[in-house]
Amino acid sequence: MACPKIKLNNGVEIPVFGLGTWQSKPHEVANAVEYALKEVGYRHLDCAWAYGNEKEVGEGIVKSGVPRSEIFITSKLWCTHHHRVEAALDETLANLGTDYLDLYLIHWPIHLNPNGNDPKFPTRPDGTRDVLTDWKLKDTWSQMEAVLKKGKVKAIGVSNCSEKVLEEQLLPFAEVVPAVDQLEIHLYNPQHKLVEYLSSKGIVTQAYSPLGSTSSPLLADETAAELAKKYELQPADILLGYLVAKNIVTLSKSVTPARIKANYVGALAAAAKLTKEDIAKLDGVAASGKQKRLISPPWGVELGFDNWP
Ligand SMILES: NC(=O)C1=CN([C@@H]2O[C@H](COP(=O)(O)OP(=O)(O)OC[C@H]3O[C@@H](n4cnc5c(N)ncnc54)[C@H](OP(=O)(O)O)[C@@H]3O)[C@@H](O)[C@H]2O)C=CC1
Ligand SMILES: O=C[C@H](O)[C@@H](O)[C@@H](O)[C@H](O)C(=O)O
Repeated sequence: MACPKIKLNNGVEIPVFGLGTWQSKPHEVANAVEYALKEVGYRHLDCAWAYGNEKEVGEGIVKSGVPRSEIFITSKLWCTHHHRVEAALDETLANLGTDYLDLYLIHWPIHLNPNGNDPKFPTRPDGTRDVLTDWKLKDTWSQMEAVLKKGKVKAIGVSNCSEKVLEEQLLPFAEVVPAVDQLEIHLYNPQHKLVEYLSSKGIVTQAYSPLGSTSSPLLADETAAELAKKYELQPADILLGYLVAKNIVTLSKSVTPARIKANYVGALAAAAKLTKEDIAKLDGVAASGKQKRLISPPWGVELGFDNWP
């Protein structure tokens, strides 16, 4: 089954459902990617330098036999690389075995010390993250615009950016409006106001951790179970299809072949079946006392999100 696509603000089309690769172990991810592309029909992979498995994602792409031109590949600039976007991108391209990305994102609007005590998560002597507090996000963004102009990526965007960060640190200085903002969005953290704001700016919302991330806790939700029963689907299908039906680009991770297939087929089936009333019901679940953010790393800086612990 072909996956529906959404048009980004520069005309590039992105498949609405993609395979996540965070915490996919290198020895598992090549098979997962091969299976997803070759046996199921996925055409969208969400990657990042920080995941430490881009080389193996690239191997999976090659093994699948699916032409590069048919696959939408996203990667992300890690926090210790904000001062050298093109070099970091080149490393990612070499790892993935491709000469362009479809989408490149700033992973977090935070610059960590590139000369600190760790290449990925440098910390200060007191254990807090070694954030370069005087770095300007606009200086990262202008480098993102430069690699876009060079043709090394087809679209650029951000991740984990609140309205406050976009309004104060990026949009006033941007020549190119970000194509997407990739955020923690799911049944228990729907961020309705932020999604509406992004839509008003022509920025597509991408949802990460749609099942609740590690050990998929949202699968136990009662409303998802009830709707799954009604439509003879699985709770995972409802959690994923709910987002797809709202035209939110949904990124779901699995390294288990049966789940990789079930999630793709189920998400698209549920998106087609859920009614306006079902969506309204799902939209209200978090506000009924279940609001919960599951990904909130201890940056030690104010990111401007509601419900950040
Ligand atoms: N920009 C950012 O900061 C972030 C981006 N992301 C992106 O979003 C992607 C998805 O989010 P992620 O946090 O991985 O979490 P998900 O919500 O996709 O959940 C992944 C977990 O659910 C399990 N799972 C998947 N399908 C099923 C199923 N049908 N039944 C039961 N369990 C299932 C997986 O196990 P198993 O693999 O063992 O099958 C894994 O443990 C990431 O992989 C990454 O690409 C994620 C977090 C932050
Ligand atoms: O994409 C995945 C996430 O952003 C992840 O890379 C971070 O949440 C990281 O674990 C952290 O502690 O900062």
